[in-house]
Amino acid sequence: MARTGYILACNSGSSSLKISLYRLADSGPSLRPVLASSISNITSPPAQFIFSSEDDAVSKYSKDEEVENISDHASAFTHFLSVLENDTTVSRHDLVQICHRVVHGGAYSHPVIINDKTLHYIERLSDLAPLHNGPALAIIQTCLDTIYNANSIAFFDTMFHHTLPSHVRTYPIDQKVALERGLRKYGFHGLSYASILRSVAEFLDRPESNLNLIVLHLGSGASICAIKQGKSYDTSMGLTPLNGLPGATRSGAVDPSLIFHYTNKAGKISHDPKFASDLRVTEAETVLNSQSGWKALTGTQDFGLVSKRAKEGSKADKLAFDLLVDRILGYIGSYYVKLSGKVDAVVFSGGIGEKAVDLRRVVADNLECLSFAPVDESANANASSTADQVSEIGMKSGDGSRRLLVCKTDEQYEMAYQCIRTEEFWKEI
Ligand SMILES: Nc1ncnc2c1ncn2[C@@H]1O[C@H](COP(=O)(O)OP(=O)(O)O)[C@@H](O)[C@H]1O
Ligand SMILES: CC(=O)OP(=O)(O)O
Ligand SMILES: [Mg+2]
Repeated sequence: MARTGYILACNSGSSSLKISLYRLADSGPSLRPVLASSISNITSPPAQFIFSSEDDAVSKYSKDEEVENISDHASAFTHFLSVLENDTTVSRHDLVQICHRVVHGGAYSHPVIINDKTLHYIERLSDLAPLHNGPALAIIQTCLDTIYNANSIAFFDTMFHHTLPSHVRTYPIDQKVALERGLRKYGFHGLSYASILRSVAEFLDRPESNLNLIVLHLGSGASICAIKQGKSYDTSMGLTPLNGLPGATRSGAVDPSLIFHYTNKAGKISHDPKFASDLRVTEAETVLNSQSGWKALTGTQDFGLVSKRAKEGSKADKLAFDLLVDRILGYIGSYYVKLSGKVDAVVFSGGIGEKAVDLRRVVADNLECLSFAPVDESANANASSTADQVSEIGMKSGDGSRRLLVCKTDEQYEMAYQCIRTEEFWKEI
């Protein structure tokens, strides 16, 4: 079957929408990046719209502007489609596959083509990822309504973590209830971890199945994953993306009783307009998912700003910075022991991991006691601006010290990569 045309990959994060377009070459499974767009600050307007097409096949064009009328992921996607069609030579009808990052996939361990059955299943999971599944579904619906020639395919953050051992993914609660309701650790950011694992294996010239890594995905939502012999062995997010590390608006792990002392309405259904009216999101979940994290501690959701102000002496920002370092070190220590000290590298990624020079330095300084290489100051500074997919930020000592790496994650490419390798998606094309 012919594999030509364009693949669009949409990554709905909690605060951003990242979209990449790839062109397919029929000769073997190869993907050529054609254009990329990112819409950030969707939840703290005005949204920032960035669009850049570099390929000769479409007109060369770039944009970087604030857009007032983007208020959610659906309007961000519609804005992208109008720029695509007005300012490049590609039309929505040239698309053959549309890959959608859907954060919660429940029992699905593989990507699925969207049809009535799969759509309904994903809709039912929306309560378990209130900041994510709804926005992704709104974009999927626009595709189903207005783009007729392309499959919409859901790729789940949870897929990568289907290898979690049962003693790691099980919560110590009544197992009958747990089984009936699917109450277990699922883990998230899995497309990112799959992308990072492949890039790091290439960089180190080692097979994935031979690698033990501790990977930090630090973005608006932040998590850590212990990868043992190329498979997810433990990760810090849980049943929902709320657990583990704090994030832009998320508390991360707190004593579960805390919320009942914070508000006496914890169990009431929230009427926060941020969540679709058909979602059953409680006041407790609203407080911990969207009124906590950096926003609660410092007033901004932007960790770049937190970092800068912490350096300038702001106490609130310094507290947020130190708190994140503390939680990260807690997980690294735990995963180091869980991996029996056999750790090839600690890898920083996500918007914060890829750009926050100071945070990387402070975390890395604390890892020297575990035989990690000391930080190379200039390599660490350069890692935030280099075009390289993976960079080494530890000193090269030749004494077998454990490595410190920064990796640019690419969830959109990961979806397109998996898409062209899955035979069933191409059957009726
Ligand atoms: N120079 C920087 N230093 C620290 N954090 C940064 C810097 N630039 C961007 N960030 C942070 O990266 C985060 C966004 O990460 P990203 O992975 O793109 O998010 P999302 O979860 O929306 O996909 C934001 O909190 C942003 O403030
Ligand atoms: C799962 C998750 O938290 O994703 P993001 O960081 O993109 O919001
Ligand atoms: Mg993200």
